[in-house]
Amino acid sequence: MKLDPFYLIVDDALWLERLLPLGVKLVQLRIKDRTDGELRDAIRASLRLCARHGATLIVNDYWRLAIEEGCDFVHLGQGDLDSADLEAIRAAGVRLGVSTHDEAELDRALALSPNYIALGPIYPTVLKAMTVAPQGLARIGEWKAKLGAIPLVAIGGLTPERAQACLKAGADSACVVTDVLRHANPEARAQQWLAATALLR
Ligand SMILES: Cc1ncc(COP(=O)(O)OP(=O)(O)O)c(N)n1
Ligand SMILES: Cc1nc(C(=O)O)sc1CCOP(=O)(O)O
Ligand SMILES: [Mg+2]
Repeated sequence: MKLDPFYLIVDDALWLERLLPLGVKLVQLRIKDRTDGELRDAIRASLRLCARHGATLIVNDYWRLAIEEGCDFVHLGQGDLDSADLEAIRAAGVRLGVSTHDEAELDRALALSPNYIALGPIYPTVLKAMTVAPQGLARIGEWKAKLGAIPLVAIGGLTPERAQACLKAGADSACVVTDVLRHANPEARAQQWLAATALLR
């Protein structure tokens, strides 16, 4: 499976209305502070928009809702895996991306044969408090060597320039939140990301 080299995380389906028409093809819906009903609505709206624009939607954390709403890709972190029903996810034909931050987490992820493995944070991130130090670019090559055919996603503190460095170091896709969503002109910044990753698309 090939992942688009530009992987955008959004916290509201409204972002997808703005950014999918530009050509963004791989998005994660990562919402932390809504009711089940609001989450369901956001997933439904995101699914509609992704279908219209030929983009892949990955739902963060809420694997039950993702199955119920007919999504085909979820992202789970290590804590999420503790309570996830992986058999139900597989039985529903839902693809799985898994976060990793150290060797033990990587071993756990590899045992699940996921559809991608994320490594982070490559650089310091302002989005959330992390308990691990930034990995640095060199770690990407180490991870890639252990992943075999499983795609590697780099995440954490990325900009278009840093994304190019991550892709050159062996990542298959570069994932971002802040650099696009908090930019003064998110549309223009997303275009810069698309241009920076175009050669690998
Ligand atoms: C592509 C990607 N990589 C890592 C994460 C982080 O997942 P997790 O550790 O479960 O933390 P939260 O995002 O749920 O706060 C991710 N969402 N996406
Ligand atoms: C959500 C998330 N997970 C990470 C991990 O290392 O698992 S780093 C991260 C934040 C990524 O956001 P930004 O592009 O704003 O730094
Ligand atoms: Mg999570």
